Amino acid sequence: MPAKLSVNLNAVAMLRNRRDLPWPSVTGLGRIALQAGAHGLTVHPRPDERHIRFSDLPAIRALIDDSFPDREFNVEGYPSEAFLRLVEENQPEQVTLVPDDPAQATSDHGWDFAAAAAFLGPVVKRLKRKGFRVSLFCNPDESEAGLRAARETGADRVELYTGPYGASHDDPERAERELDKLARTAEAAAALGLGVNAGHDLTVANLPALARRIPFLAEVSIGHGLTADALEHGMAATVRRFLDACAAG
Ligand SMILES: CC(=O)[C@@H](O)[C@H](O)COP(=O)(O)O
Ligand SMILES: NCC(=O)COP(=O)(O)O
Repeated sequence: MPAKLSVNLNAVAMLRNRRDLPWPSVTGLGRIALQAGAHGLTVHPRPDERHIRFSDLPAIRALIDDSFPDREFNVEGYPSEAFLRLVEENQPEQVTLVPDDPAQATSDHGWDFAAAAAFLGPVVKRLKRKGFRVSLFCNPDESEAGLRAARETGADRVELYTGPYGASHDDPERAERELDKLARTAEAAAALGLGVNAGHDLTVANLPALARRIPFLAEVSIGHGLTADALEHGMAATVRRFLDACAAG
């Protein structure tokens, strides 16, 4: 079963925010992505609303509910009280918790699951009580003990941070080493009963090898590389190319 593709709309929102105008439309591009076969849409509403605005979420929720009820909404973010209320208001199918500082340029590391256990446990319990699937952002070389701590929070999945793998696009030997780390962590997570997602700097070029190494990968969420390709090939054709790359595994 190929990994499901969730299209991250952050970069579309970043382009939209350049002017006080409603285009490019976040929901418009999201609709095209879903029509082309994407399994879901992902957003990461950061506290400064640099790209996705909190006001974007209801329209994305309505798009999926009204026109694509078999698809999913995945909302990523640091579990501040404001973030938790935002997801409780918008009811995504999946919530992906990341340890990001508000000032971070982008997500560049997973949780220290042992150190964050006392914090994450009640948060995951609150989200699970509300019926959300919970995924935790995870370093590519996470330890067995760290993955056990992640499982002990009650989370359903981990999302493997694939940034270092994506950064090795011009160094095949480093890419192989990064793939080895990701595969080991994925296998250990699956052995503990955790589902495995992945994301960050994935592309049509690097996705097939990841899908082959981790054939049980549940979902990839992709935004930056996919949006870059969509500028050249159009969103519909790009989504189809990424779906083919997921299936290459
Ligand atoms: C969690 C992750 O790796 C990405 O989804 C993240 O949302 C990217 O954030 P920016 O789009 O703000 O770089
Ligand atoms: N969780 C990863 C994601 O949603 C998108 O990351 P990127 O493709 O924009 O790097």
